[in-house]
Amino acid sequence: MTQNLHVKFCGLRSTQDIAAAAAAGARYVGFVFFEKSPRHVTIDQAAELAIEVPMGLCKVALTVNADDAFLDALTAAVPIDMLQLHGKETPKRVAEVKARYGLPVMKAVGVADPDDLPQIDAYMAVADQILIDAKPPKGAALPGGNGLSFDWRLIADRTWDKPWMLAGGLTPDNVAQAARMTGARQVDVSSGVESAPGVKDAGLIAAFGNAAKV
Ligand SMILES: O=C(O)c1ccccc1NCC(=O)[C@H](O)[C@H](O)COP(=O)(O)O
Repeated sequence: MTQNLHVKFCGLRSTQDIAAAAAAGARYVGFVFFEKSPRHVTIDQAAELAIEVPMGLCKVALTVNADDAFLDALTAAVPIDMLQLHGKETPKRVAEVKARYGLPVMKAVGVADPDDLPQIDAYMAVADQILIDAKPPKGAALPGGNGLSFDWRLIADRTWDKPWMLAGGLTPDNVAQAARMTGARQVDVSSGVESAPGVKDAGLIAAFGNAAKV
């Protein structure tokens, strides 16, 4: 029996990207609000794109160390369903954001070695979901979306009682193995379905959706 992984396609920037993600069976679509990213969208662009997202698909807004003024403007203009915090937000800040906006919050935690794992537990206590991602290399321009994997064996025998997603360097070719090794039921992809940084490829999106039917 197939039990499809729940897929989040992140960094979507066009109506074509959204259509391709929906056709590939996405559960989540992610919009990146980080000016240095090739996937950055403005609040106005996201408001237009959000209208194109089919009902039932979770619209995730990814922000990095955003302040209340930015989040106020974002949540007033874009009908998002979840906030993804992808910076150095503390557990206290995660709790504040959750309370202020009344939206589910997913906190990204970067993993490179065993010392990073306690962070997952700390954020599990306050966030609704955790995105377990590869830690960006020192000096990287982006805190995520770098197309790099971490050693999946680090979390191979771990379970958590809240939903979590695996991210970092996933592709149509490795997503099934990554899910088998880590036990992930949800996966997030950005670079692995792009033909160039910030340019999503409909064929790769379809291939990823198929590969996520495990
Ligand atoms: O994708 C970005 O450009 C980005 C910029 C700033 C913070 C986070 C960012 N991406 C985070 C994501 O959720 C990615 O989907 C995740 O890191 C996996 O990325 P990839 O390894 O490229 O699949």
